[in-house]
Amino acid sequence: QLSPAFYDAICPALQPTVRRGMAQAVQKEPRMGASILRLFFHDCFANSSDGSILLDDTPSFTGEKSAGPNANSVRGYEIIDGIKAQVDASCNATVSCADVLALAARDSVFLLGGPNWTVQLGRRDALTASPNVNLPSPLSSLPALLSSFRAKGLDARDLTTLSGAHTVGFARCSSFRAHVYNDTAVDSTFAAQLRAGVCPWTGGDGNLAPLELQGPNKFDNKFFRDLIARRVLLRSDQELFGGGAASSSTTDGIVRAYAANASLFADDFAAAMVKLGNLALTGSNGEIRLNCRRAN
Ligand code: HEM
Repeated sequence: QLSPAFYDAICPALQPTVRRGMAQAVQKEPRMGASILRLFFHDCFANSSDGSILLDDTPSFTGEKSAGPNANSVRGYEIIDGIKAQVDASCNATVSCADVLALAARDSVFLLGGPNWTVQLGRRDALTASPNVNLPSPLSSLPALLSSFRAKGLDARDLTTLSGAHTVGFARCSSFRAHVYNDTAVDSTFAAQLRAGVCPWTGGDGNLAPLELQGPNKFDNKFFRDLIARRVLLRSDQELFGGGAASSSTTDGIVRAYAANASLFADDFAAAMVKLGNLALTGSNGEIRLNCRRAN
């Protein structure tokens, strides 16, 4: 059973230590807040919020780090290693890597100007990486996104809310080329600028553009205004708004509500993050990993 008080007696230094570590990381490089938030999401979707994404590949097992959506894209592993080492220095390996990551993701959002929330704790670390990362692709249709989230107990509102994480961070040209070259549901000036700039038809796969135009280091509700204006990078994001019958019945109204009301989005985002992180290993399942990169 997860509880916010899980470490109160055994590791009172935990939460200040994680917050300090993330504050240093974000000060050094603001994008790291976005990267850690994404790392947490990817951890949760591969089985559960169990630190499985943090495991390095072994000669006999290719883990999540090398999987399509993660390789050369997910970042921040060394930040979690560093914070876990600091936590262990005061608490003697009583805290799971999964909990360190859940707290670091919450702190990332808060440090970038988003909501704060109480994190449920007591997760255990997976013994092995998941063979399937279970992540939707940026080319997914709305029905595909809905079914991928439904498989994790998350509904259309959770999908829309959590996609608001794309108010921070960056994407590579290879992730949004198809959208800005081939799709019609995209503002033509916006798409033309990207085609002429960071995202040529050939080459430049790794060139970065901000997921939210006005401030990729500020956690706010502007992403939803970009969606209404059709000025977002990912086809999967645009699927949440203006997609005809499919989106108007499920997600269009939620997008409009968040675009109009920043605190509604902030409150819902906090609640959806708790829901996402409640998929976890508990009790005597798994272990408390000493090194987040390998099972004990
Ligand atoms: C709904 C399905 C989702 C899809 C298809 C998706 C896809 C992507 C893609 C393709 C990128 C760019 C990666 C790259 O080009 O290297 C990205 C970045 C990002 N995603 Fe998502 N994502 C989804 C949901 C989420 C959720 C639920 C969260 C967190 C709650 C999240 C947080 C982020 C963040 C913060 C970044 C920027 C990371 C950075 O700059 O390092 N995404 N996502």
